[in-house]
Amino acid sequence: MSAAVIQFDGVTRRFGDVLALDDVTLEVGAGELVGLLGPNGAGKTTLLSLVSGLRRPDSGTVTLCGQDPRDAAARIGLGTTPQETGLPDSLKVREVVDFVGGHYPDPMPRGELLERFGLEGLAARQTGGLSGGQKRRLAVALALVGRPRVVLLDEPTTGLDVEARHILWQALLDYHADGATILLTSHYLEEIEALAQRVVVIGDGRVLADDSLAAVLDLVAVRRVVLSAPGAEAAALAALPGVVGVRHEAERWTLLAADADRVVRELVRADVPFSGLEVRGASLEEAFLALTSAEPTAPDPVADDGLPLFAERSAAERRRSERRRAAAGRDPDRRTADRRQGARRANEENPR
Ligand SMILES: Nc1ncnc2c1ncn2[C@@H]1O[C@H](COP(=O)(O)OP(=O)(O)OP(=O)(O)O)[C@@H](O)[C@H]1O
Repeated sequence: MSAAVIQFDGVTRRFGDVLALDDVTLEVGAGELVGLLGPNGAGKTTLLSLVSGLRRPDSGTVTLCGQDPRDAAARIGLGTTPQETGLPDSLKVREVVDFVGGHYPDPMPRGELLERFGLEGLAARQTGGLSGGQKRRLAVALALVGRPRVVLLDEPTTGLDVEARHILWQALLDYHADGATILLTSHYLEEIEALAQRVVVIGDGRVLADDSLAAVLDLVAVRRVVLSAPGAEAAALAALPGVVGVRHEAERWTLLAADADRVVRELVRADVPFSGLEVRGASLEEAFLALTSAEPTAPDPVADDGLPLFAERSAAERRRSERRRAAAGRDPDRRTADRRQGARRANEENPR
């Protein structure tokens, strides 16, 4: 793997009672384009804020290019666009670009920057007169004006229409092809598919998966099998091979599984009387939740009310479970090492 540009080693960060990051170990190598995927509140923004030196970890270490990100010198080669940005309404686009570019020794020429983001016709427009999508493109463009070698983007295309999103994706792919390291968060699987070669899935402050795009797509490819089965029991359904989640709502059962056909075969084999079968793709949120609660060795206990399931377990419960597995001979650190190895493999398969 190339030298680590961003490194997290056993990083924990709390906000009061909220454990925003829980013992995160992660490396991003030079030239990687890594997507951070996870549901609301997973810890993605917190992770980026530690890389950009806005916050410090409670424990563990974060380095940016081998240095503490809170040192200004470490951030000289960093460009970032937070989730929410404000632009001075009365300044023209060219004035904003020149102002920000003026802080860097070798800024990207204004014309080139605006062209990359499809904003070339808008240099003389006051930023207050830009559409929401144009403002967002300008905000992301400003992250690149200083020609940073490391770019952090928090949900870069949220709220953009399809065309604006594609322009922005292309601008980022081109910039990455020039050699930059990019770490971005997204709620859109489509965005991660379009951009990332490596995907880190975060849930409840922990790294749930860190692998090549293809491997993570497999992990989140969850299907939803919906059926009526009066008299069926949640525990029995949850125990069917391949089922990773069960929900009972409005007299209908929803079973989450990677292989819907297998679930149907298992229902028949177990002689569960059912009707009104529907198979649908699960939402990304459901896939995350199934992944969050996935226990490779033992199925989760199902709550008495039949509404257990995914993501219902607290971080403390998961830690207890991890300790149990460790006591039973499975070393949780080993999984971190496995994840790192997965990332390294992905990198070797996609050399830059
Ligand atoms: N300044 C803060 N004060 C209190 N709690 C915070 C603060 N910042 C983040 N949190 C909490 O930490 C957890 C992680 O938040 P974070 O913003 O990192 O998640 P996220 O994955 O970026 O979510 P989203 O996708 O919604 O932006 C959440 O429970 C959030 O409420």
